[in-house]
Amino acid sequence: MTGRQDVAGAHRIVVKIGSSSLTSESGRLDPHRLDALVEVLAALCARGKSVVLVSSGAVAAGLAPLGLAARPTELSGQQAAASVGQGLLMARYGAQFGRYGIQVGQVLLTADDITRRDHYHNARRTLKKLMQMGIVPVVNENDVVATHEVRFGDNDRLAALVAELIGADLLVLLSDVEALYDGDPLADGSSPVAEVRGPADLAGIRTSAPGRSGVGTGGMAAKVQAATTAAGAGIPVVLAAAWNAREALAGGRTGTYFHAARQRPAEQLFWLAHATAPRGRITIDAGTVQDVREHRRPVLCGGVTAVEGQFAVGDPVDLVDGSGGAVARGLARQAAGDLIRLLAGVPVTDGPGASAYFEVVGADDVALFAPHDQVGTGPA
Ligand SMILES: Nc1ncnc2c1ncn2[C@@H]1O[C@H](COP(=O)(O)OP(=O)(O)O)[C@@H](O)[C@H]1O
Ligand SMILES: N[C@@H](CCC(=O)OP(=O)(O)O)C(=O)O
Repeated sequence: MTGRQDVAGAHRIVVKIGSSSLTSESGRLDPHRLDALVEVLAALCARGKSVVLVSSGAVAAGLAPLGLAARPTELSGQQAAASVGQGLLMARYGAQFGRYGIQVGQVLLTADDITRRDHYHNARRTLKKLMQMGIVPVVNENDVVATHEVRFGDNDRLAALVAELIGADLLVLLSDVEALYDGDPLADGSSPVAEVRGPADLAGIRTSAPGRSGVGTGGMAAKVQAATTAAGAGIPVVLAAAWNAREALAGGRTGTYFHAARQRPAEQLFWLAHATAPRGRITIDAGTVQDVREHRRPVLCGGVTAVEGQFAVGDPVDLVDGSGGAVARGLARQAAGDLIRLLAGVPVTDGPGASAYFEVVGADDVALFAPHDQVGTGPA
């Protein structure tokens, strides 16, 4: 089990800052808040640490130049603000890191860049190269091309996936609240949660919508989900206030510390469970559920009862039980059309043995869901 004592020793660190921590009361970018963060991160770089910054704030930075009083509600307005704001945000980061002799590199990612395996490797290669060269990658969602269907929305999940992507040994989520509270942080009687060791410590914790002025998008629920994802991938997480960033990164007793799971799952399995969007659903019978869950056996054609979606060989699919409960995500070894034909008893001539024994999902290509995990509600 990891502990707060490991925070100060981390070498490869992903720091995420939310819009709410980069903006003033009016919801517009406050450059001084950005400068204060850069000062803290530059000190880490000076100590030889590799830092990846995931920064929100593009939409907020675009408000003033466009004469907008608040974050636009429609997507195209948000995209226009982000298009203007992202350049301004990077200019400020470039100038401020430059004061310490540090170069920054802009990395804009869409959900597709993480969910598609070839893009995932490409993004990883670029990030690693930037870090090798001593450049601080500044990551944001590529808001200008992200649509409602294909977007992270908040940057918390993106930060957790980037942390796994680069093999970080610490993820720090900075927000406008001191810690995760067990209820509304402004309500009487709510208290900060110092440590989360596992799902049991999250039982009964209430999270509400984003806070002040509505500049943030994900709220605390997105942060807890992201922290749980990263911790499950073996990466400890500190959730703290941006104004306590220095203390949080030094391992001080501030914010909420999420202990990492003892072991990192294999990278392929993490990607399957958290980064992919399923292309379909395969319903399996009770015996196959048991085979997959308890004996890590492959899914054979004979154990399949229903098929939904248009997936090809190699696409991610969700395996569900007879009542639609999520069992696992796996990579299909049969295309949807072929599988439907096999289930209908259409003879296949180009494979060995009886069709009931055809592998639908291989044993090594399966990431089991914990009982509380959410999976996509249907094929993409
Ligand atoms: N249980 C909770 N503990 C802490 N903060 C909470 C909780 N529930 C809701 N919040 C709200 O979540 C907000 C942070 O989310 P958000 O505004 O999306 O921040 P960011 O812009 O940093 O991503 C806080 O300002 C707080 O009001
Ligand atoms: N990509 C968006 C981030 C959206 C957002 O507000 O995220 P967050 O503050 O992390 O909840 C932007 O740069 O404006």
